[in-house]
Amino acid sequence: MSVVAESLSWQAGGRQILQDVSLRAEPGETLGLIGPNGSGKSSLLRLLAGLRRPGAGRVEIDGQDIARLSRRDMALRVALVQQQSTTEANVTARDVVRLGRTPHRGALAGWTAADEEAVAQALAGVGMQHAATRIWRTLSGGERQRIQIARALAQKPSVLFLDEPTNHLDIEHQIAILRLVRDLRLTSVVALHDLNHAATFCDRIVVLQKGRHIAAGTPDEVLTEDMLARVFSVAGRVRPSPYRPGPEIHFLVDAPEA
Ligand SMILES: Nc1ncnc2c1ncn2[C@@H]1O[C@H](COP(=O)(O)OP(=O)(O)OP(=O)(O)O)[C@@H](O)[C@H]1O
Repeated sequence: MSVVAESLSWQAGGRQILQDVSLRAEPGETLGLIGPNGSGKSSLLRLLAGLRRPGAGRVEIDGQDIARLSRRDMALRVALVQQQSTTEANVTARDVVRLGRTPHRGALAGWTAADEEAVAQALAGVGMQHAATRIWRTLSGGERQRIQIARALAQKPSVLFLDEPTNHLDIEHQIAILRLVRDLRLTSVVALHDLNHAATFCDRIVVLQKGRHIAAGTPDEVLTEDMLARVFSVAGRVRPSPYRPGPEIHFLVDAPEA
């Protein structure tokens, strides 16, 4: 399913948070969202996932305006993994993942073998099958993050929105989760801070700065030394990676400010 945002604007707290942002993710594509802190990445993901209504502009998923889709229709298409997840009391990790099946079940329908299979697959996908019976609130930050991702996978969405899915993860699991997202070939939009991860795992990248869309393209087109200086105020050297397609960034940490 494609995701198209047209001229989105959104205000909150008396401030313009997003201004005239457009983007397009093609079916099966992994689209990276990068930008400094406060540039509007999380806000944009919430608009794309239908959690907030834009003040202007619109979002289409698979050609349908999401303002016209019911909550259940959205939940059958779209999953959002946010940065902060609310703590559910004394439930197990598996119980949290099971919540992902809610949109697929009728009011009176029982738990089916297909539900069980989806939950088991999702737990295995994030490498957490061994922890299924652990109590959610006793899990580490990274373990909770992987369970939240499993909950989204159990939902079997066509479109996945992820807000910094790797921020609590060790390097093994950062790579595992991003590779999983890429290889699922769902349409996904992923906010990322690690620009080398964006270069490695994203088909295309959108750059936000102060709530505005300022660039979009392949990692080679977007991740330039000029962009690092202009948008992130850092000096870097960008070279073709000798190990994979796409660019590799080396940050010059002791250089005078770019
Ligand atoms: N509900 C809200 N009310 C007021 N201001 C908000 C609200 N939501 C977001 N903002 C502001 O909008 C700006 C963009 O926030 P957002 O979380 O979208 O940025 P971000 O790019 O995801 O940042 P980070 O990289 O730090 O996670 C910030 O200045 C934030 O304080």
